[in-house]
Amino acid sequence: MDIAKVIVDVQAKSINQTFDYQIPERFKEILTVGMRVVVPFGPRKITGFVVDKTDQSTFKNLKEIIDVLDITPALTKELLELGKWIAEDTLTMYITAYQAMLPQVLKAKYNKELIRSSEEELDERLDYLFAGRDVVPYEEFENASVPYSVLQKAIQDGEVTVNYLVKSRVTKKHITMIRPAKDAIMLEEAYEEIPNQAKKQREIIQYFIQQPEPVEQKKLLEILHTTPSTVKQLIDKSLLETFKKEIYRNPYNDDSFEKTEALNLTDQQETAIQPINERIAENQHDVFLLHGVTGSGKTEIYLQAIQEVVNKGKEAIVLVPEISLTPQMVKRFKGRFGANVAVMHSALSNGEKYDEWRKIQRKEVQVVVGARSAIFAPFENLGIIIIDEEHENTYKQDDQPRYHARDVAIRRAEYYQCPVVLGSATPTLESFARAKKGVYQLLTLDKRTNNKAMPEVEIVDMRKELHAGNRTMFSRVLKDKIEQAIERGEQIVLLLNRRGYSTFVMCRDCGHVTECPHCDIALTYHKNSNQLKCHYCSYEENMPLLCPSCESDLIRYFGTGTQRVEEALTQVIPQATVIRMDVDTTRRKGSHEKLLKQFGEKKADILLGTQMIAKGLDFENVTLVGVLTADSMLHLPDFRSSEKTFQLLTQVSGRAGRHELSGEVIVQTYTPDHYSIELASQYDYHQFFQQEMKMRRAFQYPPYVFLTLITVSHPNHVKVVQVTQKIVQFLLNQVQEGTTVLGPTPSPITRVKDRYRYQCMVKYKNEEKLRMYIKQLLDDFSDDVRKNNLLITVDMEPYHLM
Ligand SMILES: Nc1ncnc2c1ncn2[C@@H]1O[C@H](COP(=O)(O)OP(=O)(O)OP(=O)(O)O)[C@@H](O)[C@H]1O
Ligand SMILES: [Zn+2]
Ligand SMILES: [Zn+2]
Repeated sequence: MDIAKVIVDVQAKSINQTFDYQIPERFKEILTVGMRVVVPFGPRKITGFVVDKTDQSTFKNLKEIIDVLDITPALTKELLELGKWIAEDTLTMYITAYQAMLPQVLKAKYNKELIRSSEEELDERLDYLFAGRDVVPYEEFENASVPYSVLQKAIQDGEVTVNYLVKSRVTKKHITMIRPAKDAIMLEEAYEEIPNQAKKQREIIQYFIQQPEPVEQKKLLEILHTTPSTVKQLIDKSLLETFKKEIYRNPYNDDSFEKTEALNLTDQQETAIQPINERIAENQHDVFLLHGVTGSGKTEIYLQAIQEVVNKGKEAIVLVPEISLTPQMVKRFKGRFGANVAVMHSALSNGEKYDEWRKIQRKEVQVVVGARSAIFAPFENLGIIIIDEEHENTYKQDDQPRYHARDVAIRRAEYYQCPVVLGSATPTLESFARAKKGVYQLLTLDKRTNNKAMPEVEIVDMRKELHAGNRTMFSRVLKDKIEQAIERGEQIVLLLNRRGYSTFVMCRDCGHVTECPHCDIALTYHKNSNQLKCHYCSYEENMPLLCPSCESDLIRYFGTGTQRVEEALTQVIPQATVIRMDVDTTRRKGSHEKLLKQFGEKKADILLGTQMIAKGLDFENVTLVGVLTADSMLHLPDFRSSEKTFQLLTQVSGRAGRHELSGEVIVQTYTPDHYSIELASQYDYHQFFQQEMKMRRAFQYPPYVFLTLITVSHPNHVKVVQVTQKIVQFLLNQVQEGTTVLGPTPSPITRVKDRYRYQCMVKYKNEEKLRMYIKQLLDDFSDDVRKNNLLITVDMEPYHLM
């Protein structure tokens, strides 16, 4: 096996081609599938993944692999297979899929160093290399003639670790530990021999006679008020020894979580968990849809099912939406499983993410809780995969590879023969329809664990408010209720459903709206900097003093940003204290947690925020939830807009009255008769499902059909239309009867960053060869793409139609 098949990091003509490379002698023993390598490619050196080894190649004069980047393979065999499947399923390059599966630190070529991590005797060649040092740059190893297999063995035996240097910041942290080099009796003897005036030395020895456990040097110095040189003297006398211990940057202090025990399940929970536990016991794959109203105890079911898995020595992945990775959620998992949990989300630094990933790779934890990409956790003995809030859009990756975490979860669970649990109070239509057909097993929790009724929802027609002369954004009833709640010392959550809304600038004289010069979209006003910004291309300009069109000075900003609401709120209810949570106030690391903590400590009456406050929050003292504009999402050009509105309203209503105090919800809207708003206010998921399915059938949308969206973009308008037209024509000639090919249609935002965008939409029930046709298209246009700045993106299951 002297030849490696490598997927390289380059836009090849065929998107999934491997290249053959000769394995040089020094790597022969150690190189395995799943490792990253550096290879020559034309004049360049690039990275790639070894996906196979072979004896023969159809090519002659193969070039040699230059370097091996991993000593332990970055991807397991299972993940290599999975990545291949994702690439083929989403029509992406293999390399893109593989890179998406790894932490950021491993995606680039970083400088490395070798760290001597034990005092054990090293292989003499390595010992020579270290030459008494604790750390050596990796290049020194590369330039020395030490065989790779020797290093690999030292790493496997824990004698040496490899450290990646990220921008001069060490990715792994090491501390110096001290421990006795002799047993207690020998130490006592030595103690007698140390002269009395060497008081500190005697104290240190005494310390280790009493407790022989290793201790961090820093701590030892603190406890005994002594110096490193004193410790060194004892090391020189071979009474103590020192070693390096790797510590993980643990963003969560595991000791600070109060240990929780499994609760006695309610009858409903018991019924729901039983089939899951059966599958766990029998090592059988199945997909469960856990449909449970808010506060019905879904999380407790996850925890107890995971406990079963952990007891069997297996591993669990829990996916939660990024924004519900709140301290509250983390606390529940850490509280039950302590240090056995890795947590992965975007707020961690690259180094921290890498540490969490390595805990998984080294099998030091059995549970990972994380956002979408945690689905790629390199476990090799999975026992369950849980996806909480399965309806959330964040499970679909917006960028290449455009995978859906649910599909990946099911694929992995099939491989490991373990159950998948999809949980939600408002499952997607797709999942619920599958459950009804028996493809998924439906589990239902329709009561809250404390048997409290769901909070009353009152719908307020904002048109009537206007007619009654109320021009503020708060209806009279909402204002009254807020004041009453504050008076009772209770708290309020106010949701500004902001998607689709923004604070745009308009001239009151001529109606001119300031747009981005590069994108077909109004600029958004940012009060702090008094600037206008484009959210698509980051273009910014100062807020004009005069209208650029008619020079009137009546140019003002409109719309309802959270800032505006906050200002208006303090005018209408001056006594209210408000915590505002939106992208602006939560940008800094940790600020999200901080704001929630403050609210939890009752430092404010009102928590005002965007979608990010709708889920996961569980505050005892919240008795009133207000939704300021329930319908702002309804009018987006998206067939899921009703479903999203229903989900959001249900989630946010679930935040009120979860504990002793009962709660109520006020929903303000301009379309009070819309079924998604009406049915959400009655918590009638089933009715909503029926109604929405009818619409989907009438207009031929998922789950009745599958969608594929092809978007073409180019700076030249005519070119985009032409290419899209060709694509539509080509597909029309291929597809079966019953399949619809729509387009060319301008994308909802037709120009972004000076590029025009058109799309072609395919609706189909059964079109086995569609991927093949599209691959053919991509191949046909590949020259145009490489040379002429043309961009074609394909989404096999689009969630964002913009
Ligand atoms: N068997 C039980 N006995 C007593 N309390 C329980 C039980 N199960 C869950 N609870 C409590 O009920 C509350 C709601 O449960 P949990 O948060 O798990 O529900 P959920 O369905 O995940 O809610 P949501 O979807 O709204 O986040 C929590 O405070 C939880 O501790
Ligand atoms: Zn004007
Ligand atoms: Zn722009």
